[in-house]
Amino acid sequence: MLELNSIESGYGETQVLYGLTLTARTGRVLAILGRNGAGKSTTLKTIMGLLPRKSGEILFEGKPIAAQPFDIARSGIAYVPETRDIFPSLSVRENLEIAAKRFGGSNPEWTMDRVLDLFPRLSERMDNGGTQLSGGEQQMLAIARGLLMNPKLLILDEPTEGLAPIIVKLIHDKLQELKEAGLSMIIVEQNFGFATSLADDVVVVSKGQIVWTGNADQIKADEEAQHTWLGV
Ligand SMILES: Nc1ncnc2c1ncn2[C@@H]1O[C@H](COP(=O)(O)OP(=O)(O)OP(=O)(O)O)[C@@H](O)[C@H]1O
Repeated sequence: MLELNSIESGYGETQVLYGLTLTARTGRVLAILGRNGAGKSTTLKTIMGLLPRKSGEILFEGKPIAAQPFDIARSGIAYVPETRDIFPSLSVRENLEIAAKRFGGSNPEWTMDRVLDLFPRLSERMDNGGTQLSGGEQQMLAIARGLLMNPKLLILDEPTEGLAPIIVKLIHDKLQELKEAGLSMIIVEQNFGFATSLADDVVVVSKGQIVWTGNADQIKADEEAQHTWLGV
């Protein structure tokens, strides 16, 4: 579904990705693991057109990915960044309506009612401003907004960061529901247990390259890889 071939990318003069190659398959969850600073977020930003690619190619559904972030989103990739990027001056309802209006189309798979069924907590917060939400509620809103873009592929950067264990469990269960419904996902995550319990496939990034590829059961069983690449 999404293929990255020999990607070189970074921030201005600072190169971070050095020939990174990976594949995310349809109907599956890919976890991208790695230590702090390995290049995971940089990989996601490069996919989303937020950082310029120096070389390499990205194919989505077999075709070169669009160049601009908005066109990439339109083509069916929703991105939930680490910063969640809720509009602070808008209410929950307005944050959701923006996505629904821009990406809903005439017969959307995801409607406001459907995302509120998935996250009933948000329906109690519809008139609250983005900044009045707890971290967990902000993460729910960010995921709900991503779903209203009716994506074929949902990309999440550290969805559990800074959240209490009970909320981490809730987010886990919601993503598991989405997986069972057949949604393709890419998840960058520091929480090894969370990532490997959701993922089908796993890649590990170190110094801007993929150093390990396999499935979730294989990395759970591979203590040496965990120790070498993840410091688990
Ligand atoms: N805006 C930026 N400008 C310059 N360098 C950056 C910028 N953002 C990140 N970097 C550098 O790029 C490298 C990779 O960062 P990246 O955020 O992709 O790591 P990561 O694997 O996602 O880890 P983390 O969990 O820390 O986010 C790091 O060395 C980081 O310092």
